[in-house]
Amino acid sequence: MSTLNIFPSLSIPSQRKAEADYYARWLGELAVTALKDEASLTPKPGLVDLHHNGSHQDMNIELMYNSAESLRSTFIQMAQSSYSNSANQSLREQLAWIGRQGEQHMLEVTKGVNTHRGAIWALGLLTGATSLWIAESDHLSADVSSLDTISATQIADIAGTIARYTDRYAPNSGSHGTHVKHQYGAGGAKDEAEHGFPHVIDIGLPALQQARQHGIAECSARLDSLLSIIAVLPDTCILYRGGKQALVQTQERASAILAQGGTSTNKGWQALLAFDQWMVKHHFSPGGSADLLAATLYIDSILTGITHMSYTESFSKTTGGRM
Ligand SMILES: CC(C)(COP(=O)(O)OP(=O)(O)OC[C@H]1O[C@@H](n2cnc3c(N)ncnc32)[C@H](O[C@H]2O[C@H](COP(=O)(O)OP(=O)(O)OP(=O)(O)O)[C@@H](O)[C@H]2O)[C@@H]1O)[C@@H](O)C(=O)NCCC(=O)NCCS
Ligand SMILES: Nc1ncnc2[nH]cnc12
Repeated sequence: MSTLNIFPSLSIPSQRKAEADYYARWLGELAVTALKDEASLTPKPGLVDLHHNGSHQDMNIELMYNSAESLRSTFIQMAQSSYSNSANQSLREQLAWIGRQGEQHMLEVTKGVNTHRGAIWALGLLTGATSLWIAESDHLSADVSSLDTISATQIADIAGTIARYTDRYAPNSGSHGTHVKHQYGAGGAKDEAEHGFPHVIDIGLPALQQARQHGIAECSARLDSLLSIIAVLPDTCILYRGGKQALVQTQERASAILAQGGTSTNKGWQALLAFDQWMVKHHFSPGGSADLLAATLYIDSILTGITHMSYTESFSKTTGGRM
C-alpha cells in the first residue's frame, strides 16, 4: 500500500514524531486485534465466526483475518496523521483519503468482498481520535482508575467532531447504505459516527463492563454486548437484505435473549443458537453491529491497556532512563 505524502510529519520535532509513530503502531495493533476478536467470537447470529460463514457466501474466517491484517497500515497512518493535528476539515479529508486507500487495499486482499468497509470508517475515526486525544493531553500519566467511561466518551466525541466535517472529495458511492437511506431514512454508519458512536458508548461498552462485573465469562460478556447493540441499532445491512420487518424481528430476538438473562444462561445460550439458525435461514446479517462490537472492543482495550503503554515510561525502560 502506498504511503501518504500529505502528513505534516516533517514539521513535527523528532521527539514528537517518535511519539506519534509509537502510539500509532500501538493503536493500529489494537484496532486490528479488535477486528480479529470480533471475527473469532463464536457463535454470532448470521455473522462469520469460527463455526461457520453465517449468512455470507463470499466470506469466511480466514478472509476476515486477512482483511483485518491488511488494515493495520491504514489505522497506523490514520493515527499518525491525527497526532499533533486538530479535529478540523483538513484532518477529515486526510482520514477520508487514507480510508479510501484502505478500502482499495482491503478489496484487493479479499478479491472484491466488502469485509470491513464499515469497520474502516468506525475504527479509522476512533484510532485517529485516540491519537489526537493522547497528543493533546496528559491522560497517559493519569491513574488507571480515572481512565473510565469519561475517556471513552471524550475519544468518541472527538471522532464525532471529525466525522461531522464534510468530505468534499467523497464520490457518490451508490452503496447499500445510500439505497437504504433513501428507502427507510436510516442514517447508518455516518449518523452513528457523527453522533459520537452512541451505540458503542451508551450500549456496547456498558453491556460489556456490566457483564464482567457480574462475573460473566469473557466470551458471553462479548456476546451480550453484541446482542445489546443488535437489539437497538438501525443496521443498514439487515435493512438492505430484509427491509424494516427483518430489522424489527432481529432486534426483538436479540432483546428476548438478553431478557432471558443473556448468553451465559443455558436458556439464553440455546436461544442464541436458534437466533443464529433463524438469521442464516433468512439470509440476514448484522454487519453494522459487528463493526460496532469491534469498536467497543477497541475502546475497551484503550481503557484497560493504556497505562501499560505510556511512551515516556516505555522509552525510559528501554533506554535506562536516557531520553
Ligand atoms: C461514510 C461511509 C460510512 C459511507 O458508507 P455507506 O454509504 O455505505 O453507509 P452505510 O451502509 O450506512 O455504512 C457502511 C457500512 O457500515 C456498517 N454499518 C451498517 N449500519 C451501520 C450502523 N447503523 N452503524 C454503524 N455501522 C453500520 C456496515 O458495514 C458492515 O457490513 C459490511 C457488509 O455490508 P454490505 O456490503 O452492504 O452488505 P452485504 O449484505 O454483505 O452485501 P452483499 O453480500 O449482499 O452484496 C461489512 O463491510 C461490515 O463492515 C455498512 O456496510 C464510509 O464508508 C465512507 O465514506 N468511506 C470513505 C472513506 C472514509 O471517509 N473513511 C473514513 C475515514 S476515517
Ligand atoms: N463477523 C462478520 N461477519 C460478517 N460481516 C462482518 N462485518 C464485520 N464483521 C463481520
